[in-house]
Amino acid sequence: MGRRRVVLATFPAQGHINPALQFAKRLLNAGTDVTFFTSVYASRRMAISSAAASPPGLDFVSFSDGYDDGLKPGGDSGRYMSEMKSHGREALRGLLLRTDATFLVYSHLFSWAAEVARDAHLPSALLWVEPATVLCIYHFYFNGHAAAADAGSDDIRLPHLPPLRQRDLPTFLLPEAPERFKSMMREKLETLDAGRAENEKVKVLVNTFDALEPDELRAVDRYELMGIGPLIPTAYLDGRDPSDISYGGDLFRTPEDDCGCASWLDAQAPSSVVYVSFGSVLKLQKEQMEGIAEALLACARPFLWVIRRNEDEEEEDEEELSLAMELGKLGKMVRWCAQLEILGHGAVGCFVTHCGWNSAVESLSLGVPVVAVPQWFDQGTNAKLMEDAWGCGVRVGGGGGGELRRCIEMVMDGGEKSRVVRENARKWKDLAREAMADNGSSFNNIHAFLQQI
Ligand SMILES: O=c1ccn([C@@H]2O[C@H](COP(=O)(O)OP(=O)(O)O[C@H]3O[C@H](CO)[C@@H](O)[C@H](O)[C@H]3O)[C@@H](O)[C@H]2O)c(=O)[nH]1
Repeated sequence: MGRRRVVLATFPAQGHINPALQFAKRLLNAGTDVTFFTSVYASRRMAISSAAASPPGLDFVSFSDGYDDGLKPGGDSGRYMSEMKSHGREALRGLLLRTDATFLVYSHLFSWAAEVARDAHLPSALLWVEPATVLCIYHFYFNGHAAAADAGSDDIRLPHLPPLRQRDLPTFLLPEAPERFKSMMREKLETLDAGRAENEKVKVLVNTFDALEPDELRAVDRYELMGIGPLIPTAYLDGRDPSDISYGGDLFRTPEDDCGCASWLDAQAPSSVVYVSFGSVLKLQKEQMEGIAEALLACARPFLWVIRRNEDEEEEDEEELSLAMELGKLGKMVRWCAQLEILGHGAVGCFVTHCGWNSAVESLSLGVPVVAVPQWFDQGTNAKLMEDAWGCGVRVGGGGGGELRRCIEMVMDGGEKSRVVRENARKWKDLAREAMADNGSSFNNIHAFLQQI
């Protein structure tokens, strides 16, 4: 029998590419070939950041979605998604015809890929790159439980989930969200459900682990949710492969881009640095930036702040911050960094984060407590989980720089709350490692998945 080949169709955003690449490595290690399928834009960017040749068994196939230089800020995202779908479908159809693929795994904004696989009689599974809880919320919302959320209630009861407030919901489900976002998610869930054979559950691979979301992973009867995370490089887990220190597909970093973060951190005291980053997508408003600057200065602790900017944008941001000089004396501001290396450095004491799911998973896996400043998408739900369910952080309740400062101090000041969140962060770090270790829950789930395919 020939080797298995999994096609991994991945939406071209950092938050999807990172876990997909890590999953690809797991498949390769288990003797499965992988074809990584994404847009030309993402492939080119990934090739810039990673000079290393692909490991044997892994190849990359890209398709032009009409946005080979990426979607520009302020661009029409609706059109972008529909172009992606029409070009992507054709390209994937062609790929499946000419390869020996035996299975398709797709990330959730590529749900059209499941239809292409179905037409080609190829089995498929969704790789869900957000917590199981978020998938459960969408499922129950679209299956008879929308009333409380739609009414703007702050006491939303969904099966198997803790009571939720509006701010804990994915923003696509908020009453004020544009209808097209809701429709998009509804359509994605319908596509997923349409793949279900009679008496069979739909397989969903989730970047989480059993101990983290034990009830949520079993909450939806029609889905078989398999916790296969944390999908982060193994050097940060069991350390068995010390060379596996990055995902290998950075969209925003070039090899020349050594921001000097590691040596700067080396010079700081243990657990003293406040690391601030809002992921790969968000661009904060000027007012929010000023609030962060004010909080960091008031805390008077060393900080490392990632202020994202696309290459074609004007120099602005921190140059424009009214307190730029004072900030420069206290901390370091960079455009992009190797986040895992930062979170794994002993000098980092807390992570001020938007709670994108990868950032959340990385902080849990590396035992770094968080100050959660969610903005949109799934981030409010993730922040709720981090604060209430896992106790490894505090959530900023609005209120600008003063409130942010208060929350950073709560995590950093060594007081009672600070001790508790640190202890919980350490506990989740251990459990994350256990999940991925030999015979851990995620290790076993990945192997069970491979048996099934
Ligand atoms: O300077 C940086 C900043 C980020 N990262 C990495 O970039 C990824 C960012 O992912 P994530 O934390 O999930 O944030 P976003 O890029 O904002 O992710 C989008 O996609 C995620 C998955 O769907 C959602 O959970 C988020 O809400 C959504 O904003 C992480 O792996 C980080 O390690 C770096 O390596 N260097």
